[in-house]
Amino acid sequence: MLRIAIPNKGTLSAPAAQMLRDAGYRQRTDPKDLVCRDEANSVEFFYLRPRDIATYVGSGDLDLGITGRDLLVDSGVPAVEVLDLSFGGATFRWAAPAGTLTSADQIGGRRIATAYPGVVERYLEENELKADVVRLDGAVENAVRLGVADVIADVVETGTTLRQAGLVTIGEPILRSSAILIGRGPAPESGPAAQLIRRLQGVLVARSFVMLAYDVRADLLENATALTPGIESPTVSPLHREGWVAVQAMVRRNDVHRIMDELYELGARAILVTDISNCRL
Ligand SMILES: Nc1ncnc2c1ncn2[C@@H]1O[C@H](COP(=O)(O)OP(=O)(O)OP(=O)(O)O)[C@@H](O)[C@H]1O
Ligand SMILES: O=P(O)(O)OC[C@H]1O[C@H](OP(=O)(O)OP(=O)(O)O)[C@H](O)[C@@H]1O
Ligand SMILES: [Mg+2]
Repeated sequence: MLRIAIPNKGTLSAPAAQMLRDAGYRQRTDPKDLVCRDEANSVEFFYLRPRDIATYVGSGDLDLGITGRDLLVDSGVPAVEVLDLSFGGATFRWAAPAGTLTSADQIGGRRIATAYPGVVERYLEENELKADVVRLDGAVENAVRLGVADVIADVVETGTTLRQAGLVTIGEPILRSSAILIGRGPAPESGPAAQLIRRLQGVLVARSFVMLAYDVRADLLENATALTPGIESPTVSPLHREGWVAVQAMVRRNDVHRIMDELYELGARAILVTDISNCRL
């Protein structure tokens, strides 16, 4: 049985379970359950603190896990990123009270509050800086006004928490994080782990592409398919109406409105968009 670690709580927990459900795996129904066996797919899911997941995967006690890139880096465990799951996106950044620090080189010699000391220490080492790292569990934005630190390093998603604490970001993000699938080594080519990865890739494609279908005059086909080249190549079928063809191609969800406008301008008609619920490319 394949053994997989999933966040039991926090920002990544619900979207990770949803992604696995979308990929056809059974998930716990009670949020207090710590284990869920999916006999049909020979997979057992273990619900763990996201911060602990790299430890279990790095030691080889679990085969794969879903966690955040920032948490993997922070752990210092030699597990590797197998697949970017494209949810739970956030940046990890320096922040300080407005008007105090203007660039990240000024971090040296300061007191830095963070719940991610591993990420901060790696940055300090790589940039040959020395500073005092104050390790906190959360609500790090309070550390400066309460006097325990001069600067913080924390997860920033919308920036609301920083603004409310009177802090501004300093310099470029230390890292860009998202939910990732981790393993002990590179992805296997076959077996249940390879199948899980392929299924998750299918969900990712289904989320980022839609199927576009339209009718167009045959003499405009080259121009139209230049807008919708598809993945391999678009499907072109004859229409009963002489001189017209029907085209079908996958397009990126983010581009679909622009492409539909351009196709319409070109003379395409009956332009239809359909969601893809899953796929194997
Ligand atoms: N708005 C956010 N707040 C916190 N973490 C976020 C956010 N958006 C994405 N993440 C990611 O979620 C992971 C942290 O999850 P974790 O469960 O440890 O903290 P949490 O969601 O803040 O929950 P809690 O604070 O209750 O422990 C990190 O990988 C982080 O980058
Ligand atoms: O940029 P934002 O959208 O405001 O989100 C980022 C904030 O959210 C998280 O805090 P959380 O509420 O999880 O509390 P915690 O600090 O106790 O973990 C994170 O640690 C930041 O403080
Ligand atoms: Mg938190």
